[in-house]
Amino acid sequence: MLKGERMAYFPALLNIENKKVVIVGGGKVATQKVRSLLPAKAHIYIISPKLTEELIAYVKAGHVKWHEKMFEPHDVNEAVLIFAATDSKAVNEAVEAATAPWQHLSRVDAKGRNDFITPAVIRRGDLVLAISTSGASPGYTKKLKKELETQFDDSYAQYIEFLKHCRTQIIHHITEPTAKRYALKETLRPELFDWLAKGDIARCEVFLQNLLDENRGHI
Ligand SMILES: C[C@@]1(CC(=O)O)C2=NC(=C\c3[nH]c(c(CCC(=O)O)c3CC(=O)O)Cc3[nH]c(c(CC(=O)O)c3CCC(=O)O)/C=C3\N/C(=C\2)[C@@H](CCC(=O)O)[C@]3(C)CC(=O)O)/[C@H]1CCC(=O)O
Ligand SMILES: NC(=O)c1ccc[n+]([C@@H]2O[C@H](COP(=O)([O-])OP(=O)(O)OC[C@H]3O[C@@H](n4cnc5c(N)ncnc54)[C@H](O)[C@@H]3O)[C@@H](O)[C@H]2O)c1
Repeated sequence: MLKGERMAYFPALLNIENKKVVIVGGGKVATQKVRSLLPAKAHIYIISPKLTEELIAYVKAGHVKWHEKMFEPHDVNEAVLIFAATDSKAVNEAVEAATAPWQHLSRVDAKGRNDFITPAVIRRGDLVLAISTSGASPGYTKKLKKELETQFDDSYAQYIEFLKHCRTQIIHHITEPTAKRYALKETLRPELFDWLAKGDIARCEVFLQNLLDENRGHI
């Protein structure tokens, strides 16, 4: 990429369950990467002579595998994602040289080849907010995450769970496309969020049942 040219990264949510992910380095930044990788249930391998206390705890709990050694090119074999997360430019370059074209590499020093970067992530059940400045200002990314964390509190997990329940019911009971689209849109009325936040699940269920009954003619 030319200097000053903007990289337009493609945002995606990856299913990496049971796939091999290699992190070279076991410091502060590697720890941050592992923290965001853990919910995705990948097979995580860390290559590093040293680990942070938090990473040692993950190894002991069986969440990640640790190869206590310096990086060697074969360490990245078969990995779908590779993080070059050491404090040495030379080692990060060696990781890049060992990476095949089909593998996805992230260099945390933002030098050389960067197939992907890590956004800041907020999870509230099935709701995932990923924040990035495309590498322009990681500090602002973190600041914005803090702001959004207060706006999107834990009540959103239950809300999204209820919307999922509504959608499943509507898709199951209403087949006519226009009626189905109308019913799905109705579930997004702000009252439902407020009722759930107050713990009035019964009222939400009545709303959903009425919606399904209203559209019985279209089944
Ligand atoms: C979001 C987050 C996720 C995570 O780390 O997993 C993340 N950086 C975070 C924080 C953070 N990082 C840095 C600071 C200090 C302030 C500053 O330098 O501005 C702070 C703030 C702090 O820690 O307070 C320093 C820094 N970061 C990078 C470089 C290299 C360079 O740009 O040259 C340097 C300079 C190192 C040096 O000085 O040597 C590079 C990257 N950091 C990215 C992600 C990617 C782009 C993200 C985006 O699109 O915005 C990218 C490109 C590559 C990547 O790592 O994927 C995480 C917040 C996590 C959370 O809160 O959840
Ligand atoms: N992406 C980000 O958010 C971000 C933030 C700050 C810094 N950085 C960049 O990330 C780099 C790492 O930062 P850090 O705070 O994690 O550093 P750190 O010093 O805490 O960790 C470096 C790790 O690399 C390991 N290491 C060194 N040589 C190795 C080798 N040959 N093989 C395997 N492991 C080896 C060390 O054992 C250590 O665990 C920084 O130098 C900077 O370029 C990125």
